[in-house]
Amino acid sequence: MLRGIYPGRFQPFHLGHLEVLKWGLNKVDELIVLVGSAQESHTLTNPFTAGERIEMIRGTLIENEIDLSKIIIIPIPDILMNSVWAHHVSMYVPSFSILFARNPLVVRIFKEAGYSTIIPPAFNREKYNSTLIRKLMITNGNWKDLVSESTYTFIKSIKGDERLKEIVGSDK
Ligand SMILES: Nc1ncnc2c1ncn2[C@@H]1O[C@H](COP(=O)(O)OP(=O)(O)OP(=O)(O)O)[C@@H](O)[C@H]1O
Ligand SMILES: NC(=O)c1ccc[n+]([C@@H]2O[C@H](COP(=O)(O)O)[C@@H](O)[C@H]2O)c1
Repeated sequence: MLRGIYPGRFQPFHLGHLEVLKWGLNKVDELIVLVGSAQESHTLTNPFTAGERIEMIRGTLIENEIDLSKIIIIPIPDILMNSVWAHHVSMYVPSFSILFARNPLVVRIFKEAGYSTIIPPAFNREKYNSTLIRKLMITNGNWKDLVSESTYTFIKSIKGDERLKEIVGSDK
């Protein structure tokens, strides 16, 4: 049984994340989705709580008929010591042997801890990136097509875009 791990902040979870997840799932039997910076919410770079991000991820997986029995979603707060982060993560999740990530710091930390690392391809990165989506939310731009339908409906239902606008003071 081969298990992989895919860390991210997923602020919010977008269609590029979905592509990485599907791509990774083709290479392993089970995939752990690590919802990082779990302690963060209500900020410009991290507007959504870990629980909200989990709802986005699960909704997107269900909408895309991805076998939920192969996905384990685990939120983990950050720690101050990068050098022991891989060990810290390993205490909170089932055992795994492969890391999927494009974030160079994440790749470096897991490589040094002895894990196999695979860098997934970039899926339309210019479009599918959370920074752009957060910017579009703030400026009343069109971000609907950059996330799954269920994620769009969910964010609207919790007024997540309005939260972000209020945080940056651009609601007036
Ligand atoms: N479109 C994409 N194609 C491939 N990998 C992606 C894509 N978007 C994000 N990733 C990767 O997924 C992981 C988690 O990404 P993250 O949650 O930081 O999304 P992001 O879009 O980079 O967000 P932000 O702009 O807020 O940093 C990282 O390894 C990142 O490089
Ligand atoms: N020391 C730590 O706790 C540590 C180190 C590296 C990455 N992380 C987390 O892993 C996640 C990586 O995701 P991103 O690629 O979205 O940045 C983030 O939540 C980041 O904070 C945590």
